[in-house]
This record gives sequence, structure tokens and C-alpha cells, in this order.
Amino acid sequence: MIMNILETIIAKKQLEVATGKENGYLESLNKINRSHLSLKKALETSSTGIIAEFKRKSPSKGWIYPDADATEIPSGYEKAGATALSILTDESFFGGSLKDLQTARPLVNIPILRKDFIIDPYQLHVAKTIGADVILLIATALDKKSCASLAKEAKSLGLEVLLEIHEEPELEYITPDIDIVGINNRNLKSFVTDVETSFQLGEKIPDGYLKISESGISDPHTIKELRAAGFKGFLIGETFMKDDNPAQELAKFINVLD
Ligand SMILES: O=P(O)(O)OC[C@@H](O)[C@@H](O)c1c[nH]c2ccccc12
Repeated sequence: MIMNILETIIAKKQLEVATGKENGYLESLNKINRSHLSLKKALETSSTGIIAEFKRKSPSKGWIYPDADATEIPSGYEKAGATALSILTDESFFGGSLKDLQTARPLVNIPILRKDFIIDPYQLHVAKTIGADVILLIATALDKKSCASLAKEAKSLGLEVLLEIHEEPELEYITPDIDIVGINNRNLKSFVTDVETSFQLGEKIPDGYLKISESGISDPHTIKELRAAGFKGFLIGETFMKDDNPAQELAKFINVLD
């Protein structure tokens, strides 16, 4: 059987989770008690709504910024006006690490999304312990039942839940435990990216859910259109990370926005 990239990532993730459990990784982490920051509130009250992503590479683009520094870029993003951060913690396919999120945590005071492929409650406990405020659940990577139970468990740990959808049937994954619905403009199986996805699917999201648009946003003008269509958040990675100075790129982007 030929696997698509998403299936390959999930197969690897299952192994990683099993190894983590076996090695007692979670137990080895220092537990710090902190109150969580709310991405939902931040997006409701923020001026930019930009969730700036820290990402070294991706399956679709290859290496973007191999030696990106987690002590510099996330705090630079905050100073430049990011409403929140998305930090890739997947190593194999995105060149990230749990360490990157742990490093950034004490250096910023805005919500952090742990960007990874969550398939097991174990990962939620890890996310909380390393200092994430929000976790991502990807509808395409989960069945409805496990998505609902992961969302419930995340909420019980005090984490917020961002549900990512890409096509209409996935609207069924929206349950009251979902805090924010993200429309991924990128098809995770084919990598085709089209912002139209947000405009089309955005209309179908039930009232009362905060919605954000993810991937393939490179033009501040797109943000204006997305705002007009009711989007409150914009998840942007490559546009900033492909530059030597991602925070400066974000500052320039925001400048054009206002
Ligand atoms: O770099 P971009 O095109 O601005 O996209 C950011 C983000 O939306 C993308 O990294 C992403 C969206 N959903 C994901 C799921 C897993 C890993 C990564 C992603």
C-alpha cells in the first residue's frame, strides 16, 4: 500500500508516542504550575489576530530555516505584534521539538499553540507540561469519536482546542468542546493550497464558533478579505520563516495591515 504523507506522519507518530510512554518521558518533565492563556480571548480582543508560526521545515517546502533559534524568533514575533504563537513540536517532518516550545514559554506572554499531530491523550499531558495553552486536533487525521474524546480530555486539563478542518464533511467534527475552528487552506494529502477554501467553508461554520484561516497566507490584503468574511485569526508560517529575520517580516506585514 502506498501511503500519503499524512498516513506516513501518523504511523511515525504512533511509534513516537509508544516510545515516549515506554521511556517515561512525561514523568521526567518538570511540572510547573501556571495558569493558561486563552487564545480565544486573545483573538477576540486583538488587533492583528496573527498567530505567527515557528517552523524550520515542512513536507511540502523542505527546509525553510534549518537553524531557526527558539530563544530569538518567538519573542521577536511577540514584540512585532503577534497575537499568539504556533510552535511545531514534530521533529521528523517539521524539524521542531518539544524543547523549542519549552524554550519559548518563559520568554513570551502570549498564548502558545502546540502544533503537532495529536492522536493520543498522552500527548495532551505532554503539551500541558511543556507549557502549551492550546492544542491542535486535525479532523483529517482522526475519526470523529477519538477527536471528540481528545477534545474533552484537553478541556479537562485546562487546554484550549483548535479543531482543523479542510472539507465540508469535517464540519461534523465540531462539538461544544471545540474552542476555535481552523480552516486549513492546505490539503494535507496533496499539499494543494488555496485560500478560497476558507471563504467557502467559513460560511458553513455554525454561529458562535470563532474561526481562523490557516496556511498559504502571504499578502496582507488577504487578511482584510478574511476579516470581512468573519475570520478572527490568521495562522502564518512560511511567509515569515522564509526570511532571515521572521519577526521583522511580521512587523512589515502588520504595518501594511493597519
Ligand atoms: O506556512 P504556512 O503556509 O503559512 O502555514 C502555516 C500552518 O497553517 C501550517 O504549518 C499547518 C496547518 N496545519 C498544519 C498541521 C500540521 C502541521 C502544519 C500545519
